[in-house]
Amino acid sequence: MLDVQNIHTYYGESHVLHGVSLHVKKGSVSVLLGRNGMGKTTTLHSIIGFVPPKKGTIALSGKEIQRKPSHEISKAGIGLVPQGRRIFPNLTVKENLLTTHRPVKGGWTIGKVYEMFPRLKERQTSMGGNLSGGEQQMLSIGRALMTNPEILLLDEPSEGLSPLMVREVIKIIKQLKEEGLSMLLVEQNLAMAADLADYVYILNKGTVIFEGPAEEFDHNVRNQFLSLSS
Ligand SMILES: Nc1ncnc2c1ncn2[C@@H]1O[C@H](COP(=O)(O)OP(=O)(O)OP(=O)(O)O)[C@@H](O)[C@H]1O
Repeated sequence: MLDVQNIHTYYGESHVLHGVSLHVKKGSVSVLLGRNGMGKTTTLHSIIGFVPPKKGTIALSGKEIQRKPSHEISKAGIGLVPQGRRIFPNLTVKENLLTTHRPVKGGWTIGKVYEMFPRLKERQTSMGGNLSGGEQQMLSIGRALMTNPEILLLDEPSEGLSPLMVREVIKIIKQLKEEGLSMLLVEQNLAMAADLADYVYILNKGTVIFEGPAEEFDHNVRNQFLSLSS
């Protein structure tokens, strides 16, 4: 489904990703773990075309996309739930959802998003900026679903949420997986990663230092991750 091969990404002269390779199988959840500043967001931004890699390839269902502008990458079927949610604070919930809608036959509609997030329906006329952190996260996921993606990239969806809301987000991700959506999840929350992952990557200083199926995500790997300096 998504195949990232040996990408090198820079900010100006600063070389941030040093040959990252990762893969997301159709209908599965791959998790990218790593401490702050290790290149997780940069990996997602390379995939979505915000900071295209200088070297390497990114293929979606066999078609290379690394030279395309981000609006075309989005159209090709990659959705992003950005870090910090980034909803429009001065638009209502409904307006926020409609701004990203890309209709697809049998796909996500505002009605289907409201079915998944009844709370958003209740708050559809509220301004985005007046929502709680958890509601904003629901809205951010809802906005990405409205683009009708084949694969969803989620950048630390648990960040800043209460344990109760983190459980809610986990439930939603599981539901989306049941619907067949493929996901690449960036997380620092180990428990959440262990709960959701089919396959795990650990990124350290722009390099993948571990990869393996979730079953291999045992104590040794946890300890290795926790012992990494930030
Ligand atoms: N716009 C930018 N310009 C220059 N350097 C940047 C920019 N964004 C990130 N960096 C640098 O790139 C490196 C990787 O950052 P990135 O945000 O990808 O890490 P991360 O693993 O997602 O961490 P976090 O969880 O803190 O977001 C860091 O050293 C960071 O300072």
